[in-house]
Amino acid sequence: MHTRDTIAAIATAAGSAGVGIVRLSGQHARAIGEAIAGRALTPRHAHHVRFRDGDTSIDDGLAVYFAAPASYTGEDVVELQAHGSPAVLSQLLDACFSRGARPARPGEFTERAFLEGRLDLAQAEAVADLIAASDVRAARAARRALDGEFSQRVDAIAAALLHVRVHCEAAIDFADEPLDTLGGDDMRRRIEQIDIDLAALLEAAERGRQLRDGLHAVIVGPPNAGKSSLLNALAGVERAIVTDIAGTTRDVLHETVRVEGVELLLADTAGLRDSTDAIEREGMRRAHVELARADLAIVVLDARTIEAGVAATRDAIANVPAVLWLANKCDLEDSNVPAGFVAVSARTGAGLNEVRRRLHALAVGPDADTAQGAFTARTRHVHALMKAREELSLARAQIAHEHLDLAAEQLRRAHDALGEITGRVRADDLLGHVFSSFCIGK
Ligand SMILES: Nc1nc2c(c(=O)[nH]1)N(C=O)[C@@H](CNc1ccc(C(=O)N[C@@H](CCC(=O)O)C(=O)O)cc1)CN2
Ligand SMILES: Nc1nc2c(ncn2[C@@H]2O[C@H](COP(=O)(O)OP(=O)(O)OP(=O)(O)O)[C@@H](O)[C@H]2O)c(=O)[nH]1
Repeated sequence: MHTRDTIAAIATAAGSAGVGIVRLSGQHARAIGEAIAGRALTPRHAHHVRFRDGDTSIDDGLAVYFAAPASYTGEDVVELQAHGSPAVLSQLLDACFSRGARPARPGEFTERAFLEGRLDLAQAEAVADLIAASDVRAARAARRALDGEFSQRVDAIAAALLHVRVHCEAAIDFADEPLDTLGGDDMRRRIEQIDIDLAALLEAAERGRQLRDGLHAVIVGPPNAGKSSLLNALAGVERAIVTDIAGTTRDVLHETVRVEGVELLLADTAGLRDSTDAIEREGMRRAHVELARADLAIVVLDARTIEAGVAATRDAIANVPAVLWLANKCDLEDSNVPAGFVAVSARTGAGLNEVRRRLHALAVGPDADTAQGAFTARTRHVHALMKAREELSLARAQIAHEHLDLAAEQLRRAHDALGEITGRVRADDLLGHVFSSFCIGK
């Protein structure tokens, strides 16, 4: 089983630190580790040793040997825990290479853990999400995905689907008989329940994706309404150029802001209006591209011209899942704040706390209390779940027409879509895509 070559990498972050770790995994990990540590290594012991490359003393530190399969990767693993100096760690790494280890590719330790069956693919992705998590909530959600909360729900649905598939395949052999005598009702009921479970999981995965990626919010509105001023106010820095010239913002500006611990990706866009200026029109085209993939539109209108503002923005935001309406410049006289709008002033800061509160609520989702149960997920997972639902609904239609052979094929595809999430079914280039986004040493 353990015939893979031996890989080595610095497992800790680049730069100086108290401690840094070089990690080895593979069939020669133990021999290489023992050569550098200068002694035999007992599994699950921390040996205080002097690390040497031949006659050269590199550092003193701890050597830890994890014997296969009881290790992170499931292979023999040795950790060389030294002082966290880039110079020390690179010497240790070279010592590993000169003894036959090769540099690990990004994510290769975790890929091996996956290949050894210690993690499924969604859990392996959660490892990367956990490392990249930028706030406590995202870290907790990644931790839950790593603990298998997402995978277990996928597996449960896949198991129910398998049951229906078996039933359907069996019924094909009795195609002469009416489906009702073959338990067709039961099959339909089960499919209905699977669809309900899929829909719920899809919703959770979509929120999990937002947790991982941050909520994509786009600031839109007519020229001069104060969009850039709002971005600056929320970001707490003068990020965007603010002038009283309409059409100042041409390109899309991105800024990450944190509201009550939740990360939000804000995009400031060019004001929406009819324009003959080529640059401004291109800016508006980019604003529409941004809106097409937005989770949330923050519509900024001048509180003195709300009606015209609504008319100018309504079409652009028609397909955005959530909208927050702001009446800006409420510090000015003759400003008017209709129901459904939050009164703000990007200039004085009035209303900004309410905006943050609303943004936080939108980012956390409708059930902030149960967000405890949230896990991170990826676009890849969301798409696979949508595919499973589509195939399932096609299968349903075929069953209604008693085309069981066609239904069986559709059910198989729905099942495969779920299998791709956990990696039990593998598209050829899937693993490469997933693990190449990791950092080296993980
Ligand atoms: N020093 C160090 N810290 C680390 C890691 C590591 O590889 N090295 N990890 C790496 O990402 C994470 C912990 N993940 C790990 C998961 C499994 C095993 C492991 O050896 N499992 C064996 C033995 C279990 C046991 O005895 O309790 C097993 O599951 O069989 C080690 C680390 C975070 N901290
Ligand atoms: N009084 C007042 N003026 C504001 C407020 N917010 C923005 N302004 C002013 O309105 C003008 C336009 O502000 P911007 O933030 O550049 O507006 P914008 O919507 O980004 O404009 P474009 O880039 O042209 O689309 C500037 O002169 C700002 O100082 C506010 O809350 N109160």
